[in-house]
Amino acid sequence: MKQIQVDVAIIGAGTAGMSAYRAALAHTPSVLVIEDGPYGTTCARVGCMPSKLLIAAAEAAHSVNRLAGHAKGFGVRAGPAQIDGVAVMQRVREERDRFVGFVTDAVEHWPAEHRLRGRAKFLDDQRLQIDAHSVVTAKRIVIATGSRPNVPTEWIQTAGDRLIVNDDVFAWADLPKSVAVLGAGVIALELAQALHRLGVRVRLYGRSERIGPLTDPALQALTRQIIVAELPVQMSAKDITLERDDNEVIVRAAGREARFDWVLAASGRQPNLQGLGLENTGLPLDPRGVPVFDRRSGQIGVSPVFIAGDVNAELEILHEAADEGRIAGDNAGRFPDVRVRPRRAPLAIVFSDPQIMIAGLSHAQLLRSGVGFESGTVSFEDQGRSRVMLKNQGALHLYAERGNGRLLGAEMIGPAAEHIGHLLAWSIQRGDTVQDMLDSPFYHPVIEEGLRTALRLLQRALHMGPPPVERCLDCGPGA
Ligand SMILES: Cc1cc2nc3c(=O)[nH]c(=O)nc-3n(C[C@H](O)[C@H](O)[C@H](O)COP(=O)(O)OP(=O)(O)OC[C@H]3O[C@@H](n4cnc5c(N)ncnc54)[C@H](O)[C@@H]3O)c2cc1C
Ligand SMILES: NC(=O)c1ccc[n+]([C@@H]2O[C@H](COP(=O)([O-])OP(=O)(O)OC[C@H]3O[C@@H](n4cnc5c(N)ncnc54)[C@H](O)[C@@H]3O)[C@@H](O)[C@H]2O)c1
Repeated sequence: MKQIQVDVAIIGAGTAGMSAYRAALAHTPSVLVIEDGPYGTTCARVGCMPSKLLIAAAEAAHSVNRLAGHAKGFGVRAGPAQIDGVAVMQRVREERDRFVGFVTDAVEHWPAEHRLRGRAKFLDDQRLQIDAHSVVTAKRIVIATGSRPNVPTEWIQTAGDRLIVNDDVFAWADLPKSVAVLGAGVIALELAQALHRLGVRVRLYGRSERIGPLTDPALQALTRQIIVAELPVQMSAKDITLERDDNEVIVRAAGREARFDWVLAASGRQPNLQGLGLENTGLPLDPRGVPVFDRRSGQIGVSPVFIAGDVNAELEILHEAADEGRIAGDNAGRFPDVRVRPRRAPLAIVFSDPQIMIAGLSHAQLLRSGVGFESGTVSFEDQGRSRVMLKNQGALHLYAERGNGRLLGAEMIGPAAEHIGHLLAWSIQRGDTVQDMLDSPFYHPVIEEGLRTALRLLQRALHMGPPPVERCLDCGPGA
């Protein structure tokens, strides 16, 4: 058994682990990153990047089909999209491999003594067993082991190898004929809509009435309405059962049954903590078995062990994983001089069409917080630029604090939500009031004019400004 002694050991070479490595290295050259799986990160290999590549192909097919179904079109005609599934998947894989290549290159350029392959398991608070070949003794440790799909065992038992997760989709050589998507969260929505638009027969099964992450009841209802109008959806499917029949799976739910080539489990993710040997440590764990940590320092209790990324079961989002890695790596490097870092304003975006976003606190979080707040809303159905572009679907709800008008949060389904979400998250982080935002420039004609309408209505609801003028002239036509 090889014995290795280091200042800082990092478990996992994903986004969080790689950031932790760079941050720890600023304090000591004695850093070791232990990785069990392939290099390249979940985001680049089977997450953010390949999913967005598939969505980009789906958007191309959808624009052509929108013109083919010219009833509401621009007067520009095209035939129905011809989708070459092999070419679609080839581009997804090739571009994905290019992104993965950059990440892998970076890791492989690290000094060899900074990398160790194998599965890490805690023997005690400072010792890690790596497979059967090494024991690493580390003064400080960062846990950055990520998350994996959470799939009910009975689905695996009944559907066998016809049950897949997101990782499998991006390995396809061709698009399949049919896929049942089980779950109605972020991954389900993005992948089901993309596959549907690429001509795959898809049905999305949600176990409740909720689709996607929005918590404002009016926006959740609008999301359902918009998605159900395009995508075959079975909501309230509490009792999904699967039966394997040769190369197909029969999905039974809510008293109906249908056959599919594949069943894609998109039923949430769980932190990679199983088999990590946390029971061999004195680390404080919550009732789910997740280490109790300070989100501003990444520190677990008062120990020299830190946690970062999806594994902390907090925010399964790339930029948060990178930040957490940086914070945890820096603190592992400088321990015991642990520093706390303020965190960014929350921002989550779903790359569906229309896009969905939550900036700052969600409606549900605000209700739970007990803070007094008012709402200002806008529908994009009649919003000038959105109508011009035939993207006039959706709505934005803004929430600001009573008494001081500080913007606290926003939820939206609608055009350019990825960009509006950034504007709002940046304002929320700066502590802008509704008036600060109204004093900022709004060009004409742009989708952001819809944001201004919501801000004006919010200012009125807060009793902090003059009533907005209906169809104001300074707003420009259709603003
Ligand atoms: C389909 C999909 C789409 C997504 N799209 C987006 C998006 O558009 N935008 C966005 O912001 N986020 C997106 N995400 C989320 C984002 O990918 C994650 O938040 C991010 O990748 C988490 O990084 P991480 O470092 O925590 O984990 P990972 O990158 O998974 O790294 C963890 C590493 O630890 C290794 N490991 C685990 N256990 C051990 C062990 N015991 N010993 C050694 N090594 C171990 C694993 O092999 C892995 O390499 C998406 C996720 C998915 C699944
Ligand atoms: N655009 C992005 O930033 C992006 C994209 C994809 C994933 N992600 C990240 O990955 C995380 C995980 O995504 P996800 O979609 O796996 O989780 P999720 O929590 O968004 O959705 C899980 C869904 O599965 C359903 N579900 C759970 N158990 C079920 C069961 N037994 N039967 C039927 N349905 C069941 C839930 O009701 C929910 O609809 C997201 O929270 C997000 O942070 C981000």
